[in-house]
Amino acid sequence: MNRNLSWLDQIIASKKEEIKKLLPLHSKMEKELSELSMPRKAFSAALRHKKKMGLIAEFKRSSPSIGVIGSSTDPILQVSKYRKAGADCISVLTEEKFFNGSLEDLKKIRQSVKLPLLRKDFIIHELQILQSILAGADAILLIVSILPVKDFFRLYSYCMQVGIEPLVEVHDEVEIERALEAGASIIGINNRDLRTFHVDLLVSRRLLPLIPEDKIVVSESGISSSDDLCDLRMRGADAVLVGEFLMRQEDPAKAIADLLSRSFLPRGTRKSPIFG
Ligand SMILES: O=C(O)c1ccccc1NCC(=O)[C@H](O)[C@H](O)COP(=O)(O)O
Repeated sequence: MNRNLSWLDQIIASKKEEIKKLLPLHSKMEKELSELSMPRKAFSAALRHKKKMGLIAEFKRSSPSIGVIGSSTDPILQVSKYRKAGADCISVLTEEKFFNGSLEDLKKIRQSVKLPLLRKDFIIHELQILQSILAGADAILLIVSILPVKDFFRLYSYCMQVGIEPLVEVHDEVEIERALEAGASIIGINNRDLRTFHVDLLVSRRLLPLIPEDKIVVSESGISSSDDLCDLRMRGADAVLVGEFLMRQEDPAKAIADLLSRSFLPRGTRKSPIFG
């Protein structure tokens, strides 16, 4: 790890190298896209107007904050357990350098499950969005904090143009304003500070009241109990995204059943949550 660059700077640098390798394939990828049926709306449809808290279950092999996670290295087996236990969508961390992920994991999972798939990676260019669609993703992550403003708006528009749903990830008030200005309909509040790795569910508690009720809101990171899930539901979250807690379980199906044991709750209002 280069001590002179933050790990995020190193990730962005490695993404730029990946993009250079994709450039010669641009027209071939555009042709393949033109042959696909569109549009995709499965991701938001799986999370909107639910009578229960939505669950996005993540396949994550490793992470910069804790290293290798969990016992399962078989993506198909792990995701099959997620599906059977009631997950609404699957998130696949495909970043290779720091998460030991791969696009191959996404392709394998696409072939094995019908649930909507979110590609979790550090997207900074249109070619990565094209690549995500061709690998079978229904949604991709646009992380506001790593994108220059003009790049964020350009990539958001490109997602609308090519028909893939962006989960716009925020971590503070300014980033929420930018997401709303772009017209984001699905907003992910990451409870994890991507620079310090510090995780605090109070981030969702602080930011939920700032997001209009018609937006789908996903609370991401640090969720590990039905208490967490209930509190977020009463504060107006539509869904949670859970990775490490599920990847660590010998029995992820039981862990999901426990997480969802009290999920049939009406979604609370964001500006004035009412606690029973
Ligand atoms: O997972 C990490 O340690 C991490 C560190 C720095 C940037 C991103 C990171 N993870 C990506 C995610 O946001 C999480 O994988 C996802 O929200 C699930 O979080 P968790 O349930 O805490 O694994």
